Amino acid sequence: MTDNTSLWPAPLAPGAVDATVPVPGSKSVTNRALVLAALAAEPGWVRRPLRSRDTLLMAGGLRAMGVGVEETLSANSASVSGAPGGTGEAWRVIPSGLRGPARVDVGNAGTVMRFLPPVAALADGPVRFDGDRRSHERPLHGVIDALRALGARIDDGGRGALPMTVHGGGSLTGGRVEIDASSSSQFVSALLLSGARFNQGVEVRHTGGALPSLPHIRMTVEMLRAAGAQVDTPESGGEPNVWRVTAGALLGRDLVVEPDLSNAQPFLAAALVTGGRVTIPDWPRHTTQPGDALREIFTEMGGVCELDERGLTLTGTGRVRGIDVDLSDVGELTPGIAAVAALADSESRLRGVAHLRLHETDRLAALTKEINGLGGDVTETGDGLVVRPRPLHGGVFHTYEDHRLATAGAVLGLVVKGVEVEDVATTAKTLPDFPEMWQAMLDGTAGERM
Ligand SMILES: O=C(O)C1=C[C@@H](OP(=O)(O)O)[C@@H](O)[C@H](O)C1
Ligand SMILES: C=C(OP(=O)(O)O)C(=O)O
Repeated sequence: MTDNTSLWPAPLAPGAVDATVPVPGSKSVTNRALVLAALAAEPGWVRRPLRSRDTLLMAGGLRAMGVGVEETLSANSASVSGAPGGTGEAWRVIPSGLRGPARVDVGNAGTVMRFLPPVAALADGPVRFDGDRRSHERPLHGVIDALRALGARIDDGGRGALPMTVHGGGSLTGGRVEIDASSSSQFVSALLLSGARFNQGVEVRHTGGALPSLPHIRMTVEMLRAAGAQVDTPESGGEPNVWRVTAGALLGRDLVVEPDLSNAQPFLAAALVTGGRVTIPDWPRHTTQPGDALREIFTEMGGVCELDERGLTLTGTGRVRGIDVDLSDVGELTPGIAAVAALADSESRLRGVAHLRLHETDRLAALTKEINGLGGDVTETGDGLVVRPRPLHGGVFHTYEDHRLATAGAVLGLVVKGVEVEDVATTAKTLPDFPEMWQAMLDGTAGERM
């Protein structure tokens, strides 16, 4: 049993931080790479993967269905500047006939609970899915209803949620399907990722309210194309809200995972709120990761960003400004932006993120309660937050098993004395070494961990 009531005294920054912080690989890229490699017609490599709870659960789920995922140290990836938890590592993925019976623990990983049921529909037996208590509450109906419409048999006890059993029949008819993905872009990504392996491929049409996290759907499309799939998208001249993947074999790839730019956020925020300087090495020039939007967002909030051969450097100017911004494309950045906004010199309005109520926790309620618990003035709106900066004081920052709540609490603790972050270990979902990396940043030794 993990102790999730333990308190971590968030270190106060002794002054302006000045550090180079290598961050481990992207969760979203690693988990897509694993799924695509497992469905490929030949073995592949995932180099410099993120090794965290969410990615180990993905690897475990695939292994349970018969896929080989071997962890090795590889000469190639060792030459890429490394990061804690990832230096020189590579995963060799060896596809096989997918089999059931199997059991998949999804933890509280959206990517695992949404991306693996379509894979399970291709297995030759029943695959049982279950996870943390919160996983039972997170929306899954888009995947369940779509898979049924495409020919799968699923026993979910009528709940439209976990736990459930996908009775894989060895293949899936596939074809056209309509879904409402307004509660999670991962529904669309899930169907596209496995779509090339359905007999008729797949055509996914989103109907319903605004679709969040579009960059994550672009990430899915780019990675599918890089694996040899033919994908038609709204951007490539297709209809709005319609994606099509043609049936066909996927190539085994040799892929190096980019640093996780959303996990770079708290470190960049540290430079912003302390008037310091932080460099994140290996920041990609081209990326579909939503974290790339931080260059613009944190510039508007008062930082200066420079992308060059060293990576991305954010320099704080000593001034932190409020922001009025639609975060629907980059929802996972909201907790970190809310923390910075609470320390700004003017009000912020964060919009377009109603779906965050169904993330790891209800992030809008949690951020409101916890920032206000430190003396802040945050109010929830229908689709976001209004953050009015107030002088903050110390106290316990509860995290609700949400990694991004924990890192948001750490950012506040840099400049507010006496902040104690509950269950900082919950950061292991995507960044297992967070407390050590944070301390190394403050000690100015982060770059030495490479
Ligand atoms: O596809 C992905 O890798 C993700 C998509 C987004 O999910 P939602 O569209 O559910 O917000 C994002 O918030 C999540 O952290 C990762
Ligand atoms: C929403 C997130 O994760 P998940 O992949 O579990 O949806 C997140 O990492 O912010």
